[in-house]
Amino acid sequence: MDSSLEFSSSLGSVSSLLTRHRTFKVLMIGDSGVGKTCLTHRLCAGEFPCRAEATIGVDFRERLVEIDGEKIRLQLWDTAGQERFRKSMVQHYYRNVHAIFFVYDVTSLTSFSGLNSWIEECRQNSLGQDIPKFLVGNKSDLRDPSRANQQVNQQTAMSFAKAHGMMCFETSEEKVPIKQDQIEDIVLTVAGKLKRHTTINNISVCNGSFKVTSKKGAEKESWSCC
Ligand SMILES: Nc1nc2c(ncn2[C@@H]2O[C@H](COP(=O)(O)OP(=O)(O)OP(=O)(O)O)[C@@H](O)[C@H]2O)c(=O)[nH]1
Repeated sequence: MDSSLEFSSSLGSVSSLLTRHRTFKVLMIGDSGVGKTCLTHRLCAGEFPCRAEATIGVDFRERLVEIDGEKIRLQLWDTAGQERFRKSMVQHYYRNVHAIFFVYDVTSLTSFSGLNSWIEECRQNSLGQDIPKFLVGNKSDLRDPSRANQQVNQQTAMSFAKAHGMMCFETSEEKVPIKQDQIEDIVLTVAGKLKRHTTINNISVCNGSFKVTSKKGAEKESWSCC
């Protein structure tokens, strides 16, 4: 009797597992103030937060996306850029990550050169070489042609992305509808890449989410601006 109860309850949990959406953990990293929190809000809710304050530790936002008839859940981890708010939490950020956004501010050369230390942090935390990586140049609405040599140009960003096997985008807070369409394109691109990057055979369930174990080469780099 006990064992049949046990059997039916385990069948129940298997069926609930099968109907659950696959969840992908996407990490947002980059210097403090580059706009990770605003970008995370926009990717998930389609709008900017009323106020953005320095992130302490980490914030989470989720977005359900349908790709080729399958709903997948993107779980965006918006991490603190300031060292004093990261500290002991760093190892937790990098556990079971499926994709990563490297965010910089196009008007700040320092935030762009700072990406090297974020890449180094990924390496120190054993982040797989094969996971999809995205380079995002934010605040493109603040580009000033008269100060071009103090800003990050798109060519430089594309070369950096190519060298590190990343896809790259530019984003801004302009609120015109066409810009939001392009934000949606980023969401679909990321979700599509994650879905293609994994098959049911090379994903293992891990703490209620899925751990990617595939080894697929980086795709051709692309550039998108919004
Ligand atoms: N003009 C402009 N300002 C932006 C944009 N994105 C963010 N900001 C502003 O930049 C400031 C910092 O934005 P956050 O999203 O808090 O930056 P963060 O990278 O999350 O910072 P930390 O939490 O300290 O790591 C805020 O005042 C935002 O309003 C953008 O695309 N354009």
